[in-house]
Amino acid sequence: MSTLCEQILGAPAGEYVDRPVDLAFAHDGTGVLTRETLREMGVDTIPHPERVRLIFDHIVPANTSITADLQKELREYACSSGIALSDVGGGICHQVMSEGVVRPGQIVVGADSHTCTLGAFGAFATGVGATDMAAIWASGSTWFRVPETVRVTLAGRLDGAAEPKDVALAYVGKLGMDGASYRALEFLGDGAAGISMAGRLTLCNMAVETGAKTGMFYADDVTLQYLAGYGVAAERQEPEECCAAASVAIDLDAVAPLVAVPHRVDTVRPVAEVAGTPLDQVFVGTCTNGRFEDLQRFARIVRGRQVAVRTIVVPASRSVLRQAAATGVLADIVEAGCMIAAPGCGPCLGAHSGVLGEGEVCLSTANRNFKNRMGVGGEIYLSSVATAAASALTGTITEPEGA
Ligand SMILES: CC(C)[C@H](C(=O)O)[C@@H](O)C(=O)O
Ligand code: SF4
Repeated sequence: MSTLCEQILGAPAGEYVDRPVDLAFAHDGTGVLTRETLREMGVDTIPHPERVRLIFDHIVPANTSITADLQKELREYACSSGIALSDVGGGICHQVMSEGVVRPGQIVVGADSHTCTLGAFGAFATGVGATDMAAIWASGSTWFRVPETVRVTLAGRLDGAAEPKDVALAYVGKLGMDGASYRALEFLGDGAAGISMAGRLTLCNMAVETGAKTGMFYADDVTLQYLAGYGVAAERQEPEECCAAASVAIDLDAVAPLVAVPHRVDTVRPVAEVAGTPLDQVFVGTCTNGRFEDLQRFARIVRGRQVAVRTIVVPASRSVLRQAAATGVLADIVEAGCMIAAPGCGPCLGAHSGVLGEGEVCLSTANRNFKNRMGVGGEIYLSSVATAAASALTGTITEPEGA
């Protein structure tokens, strides 16, 4: 009787295992350090370049000549060592890996903390440091301590104005920022089947905000159908009766639109409580909520109207941008007065494309609102896409329709 991560890692919780990894990726930020460490280690050849990916997403296109030089060097390295590169404009690493690359049952490591996103496929996916990544690229494997599991049981259906993002904020609020440290969150229950792949990615994305190693869904018909769209065949996974270390129950029918208020992800309040807070910027995008489904939802709300505040929309990948362009979603967003930036992390990390000034307030669909993250002295509220759209139209934090 095992949890999903015990099944994938092949050992009970608490044990240390050494395992080959199926996929190991880094981005333009961490990749620089990984490359530097390999040089220091004297490693010239990567034994399994087909399992390795470099994805440029954090500062794209480059904002300074220093960044440009670092990206140039990393680009040359990818080319000479046979590593597949998703270059500037391809999209955020987690999104790119979710577009038909990751499969159920795999072991996936990324030199980025939100690699937990990819557990949505029933993979064991977790973030590692850039120097650990160098050792993984050099050896093809790594060690793990098999995590204990927290089962998050979802019941009922999301309706009204609440979205998977509100569910994510709800469980982060319940567990707290270190409530699941070194554990795996497993999302299951009757309510899980009703959540789309995009919603599952959003839910798993925020697992690390509770300290968890990963968030996971069991591969089911929703997963199989999504992967079939990329020509990938996969098998279902079934939850076993097991004794999880802890459990949390969420009734999806009862979830209301929520926001995380500055400067902690776990200080979660109903939108109604902070409604009216004046905004300087709205940001829609990131590995949490920059998928096509998100842009579509945003467009549906702002279509034919004008935003009342600076609003930046960043598609999570080129494929998302392409879909948005082909369906008229992009035109609706532009017509409503929003700005579009290149697929990637955008201003999430405060490096470019919408850095906040002192005292400026941003409502963002991202996953972190730490002090100074998007600019020194800036304040970040985190919300769903529907809340961001309703708020963009008024210029103040506003409950989405149907709340
Ligand atoms: C820059 C990178 C190492 C970082 C992470 O690992 O999470 C970033 O993506 C973030 O969201 O803060
Ligand atoms: S979108 Fe934001 S949270 Fe996601 S990987 Fe990029 S910087 Fe990190």
